[in-house]
Amino acid sequence: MTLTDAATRSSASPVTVTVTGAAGNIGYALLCRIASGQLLGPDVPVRLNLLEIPDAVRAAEGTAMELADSAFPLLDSVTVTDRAERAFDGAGVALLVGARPRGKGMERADLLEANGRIFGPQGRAINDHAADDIRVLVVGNPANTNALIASAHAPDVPAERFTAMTRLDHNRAVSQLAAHTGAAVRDIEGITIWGNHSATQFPDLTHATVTVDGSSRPALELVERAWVDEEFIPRVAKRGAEIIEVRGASSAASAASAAIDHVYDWVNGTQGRRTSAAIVSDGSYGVPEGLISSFPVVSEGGAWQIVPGLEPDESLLPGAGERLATTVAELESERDAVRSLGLLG
Ligand SMILES: NC(=O)c1ccc[n+]([C@@H]2O[C@H](COP(=O)([O-])OP(=O)(O)OC[C@H]3O[C@@H](n4cnc5c(N)ncnc54)[C@H](O)[C@@H]3O)[C@@H](O)[C@H]2O)c1
Ligand SMILES: O=C(O)C[C@H](O)C(=O)O
Repeated sequence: MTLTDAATRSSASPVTVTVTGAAGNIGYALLCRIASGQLLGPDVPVRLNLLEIPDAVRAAEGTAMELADSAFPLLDSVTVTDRAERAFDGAGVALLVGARPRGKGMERADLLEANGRIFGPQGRAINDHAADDIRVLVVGNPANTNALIASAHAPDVPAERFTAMTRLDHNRAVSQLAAHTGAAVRDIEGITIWGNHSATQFPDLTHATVTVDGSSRPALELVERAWVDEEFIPRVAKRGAEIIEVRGASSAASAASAAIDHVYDWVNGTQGRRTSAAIVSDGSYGVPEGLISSFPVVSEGGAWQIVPGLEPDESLLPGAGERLATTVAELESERDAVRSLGLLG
């Protein structure tokens, strides 16, 4: 049974969900939520496969014990392993979280090589062992380029099946706009995160709306230009670093929450509501074909679709086009760097 079939049936067959880096901070925040049905839906049983490096297998086994102790009705089995081919065997969803997180003062570029070497072999194992309708979400940084590397090593899996997480950036942007306008999160629509999950990303308000007293208003009519340029955009783009500074560790609960949002929406659809996800470019918006870049998307029939006609509006936000070009150029330079390291196969 395919995952999409499973998600639309009330007494579905179990879906295998693989989580890499399962003993890490995000893994710990993620696993109970998956097991409780929040990833795929309340009627879909799951089999969890947890992949860790040998040194962390025991810690992952401890989490598996906690999963057992939680007696989740939807959790059919938990397998802990350090072998990728076993972890991805029959997987319908893979959350590639395991990577080295950024420490204080580090930029994502510092991580390209170290983490790139993790994602090639995992892409190959997905190619050879996962279910035909595998859906992959890369969380481990640099997420977009790691997803590109994994996809390059999985020639039999359609490139559309490899995505990277910018949903956390999207959620941060929604939250910041809601707080500034005094609106509720549910009243915000139409924000787009463009480009890379990095400090160059462009959180774009030019097509965003806020519902005020029952009417939908353009967000840029409700906020000052200086707030957008000097607070909103840099705050969202650098929120990961701000969390590291304040928490002393990289975001974990919010990252897990965003991963749940991304996969849930991918499988179950967004019913026309726009969100942001890093998916393979078809050349839309001038983003070179094949790059894994964040776009405005909806999910329909189990597939992400790029929403057309939402070019960043220069007349509303001068410099918007340049911001998009800058983050796309960074993705191209990361792709070129990993290609020259031989990480694209
Ligand atoms: N895209 C996003 O929005 C976003 C948000 C937050 C964090 N992140 C990234 O997610 C990643 C994980 O963060 P964390 O806080 O959980 O880190 P962590 O250090 O707590 O956990 C990482 C885990 O990955 C494991 N690991 C390392 N190499 C592995 C491999 N080859 N196979 C399987 N497991 C492996 C480690 O043993 C560790 O348990 C980091 O790269 C972080 O920067 C991304
Ligand atoms: O910024 C980081 O390195 C961590 C993560 O990607 C985040 O956005 O919180």
